[in-house]
Amino acid sequence: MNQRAVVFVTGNLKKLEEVKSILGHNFPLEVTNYRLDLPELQGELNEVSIRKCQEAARRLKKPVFIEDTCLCFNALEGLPGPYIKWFLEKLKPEGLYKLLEGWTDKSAEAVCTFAYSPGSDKESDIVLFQGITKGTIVPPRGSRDFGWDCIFQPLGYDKTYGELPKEEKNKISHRYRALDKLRDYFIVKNNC
Ligand SMILES: O=P(O)(O)OP(=O)(O)OP(=O)(O)OC[C@H]1O[C@@H](n2cnc3c(O)ncnc32)[C@H](O)[C@@H]1O
Ligand SMILES: [Mg+2]
Repeated sequence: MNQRAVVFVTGNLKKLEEVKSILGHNFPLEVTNYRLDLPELQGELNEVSIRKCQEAARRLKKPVFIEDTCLCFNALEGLPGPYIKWFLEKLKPEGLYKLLEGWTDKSAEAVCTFAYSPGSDKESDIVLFQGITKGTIVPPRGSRDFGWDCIFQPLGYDKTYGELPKEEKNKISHRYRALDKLRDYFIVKNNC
């Protein structure tokens, strides 16, 4: 069998776990992983993903995809956004919730952007797939296994991502929505 392969470059094992479980066997390419925490430059959200993907393609010189996740607070005009990793590291989930103390608007968007490169670091060769899940920032509840899951309650649910069973999160998450588009690109458009 001559199945084409693509490398998912990430330093985050929890992301990898979700990507594998969401794509399952219903994906026409063989997905392997390369563990690398790529540098993330400052910028608007798509820009960060494009630069991250260019760097991955430059290093591996083969078809790659990367993913960048943002948590955007509407009251803060979209911040922390792409800087959520550092905010989370310093403030922890409690501190992130407290950031919104002075605001009645606790709404937020979880935004996941996959960027795929066929192996070149040319910006015009890079394709983006974005998924957004709207929600509310709440005091921490549930599992603390993965990032800010315990403070994000998706719209229409009374449980946080951290309280929902993994299979439930994976049916409605920002990552699921983005991967749905990525899968479409490879299956429907026959790009493999
Ligand atoms: O190597 P990469 O793929 O960049 O992995 P990372 O952990 O550095 O991830 P990001 O740069 O995308 O930063 C996003 C931050 O949000 C966290 N995160 C990502 N997806 C999440 C999810 O679905 N639920 C909760 N936290 C998440 C993640 O742990 C980081 O702290
Ligand atoms: Mg990162």
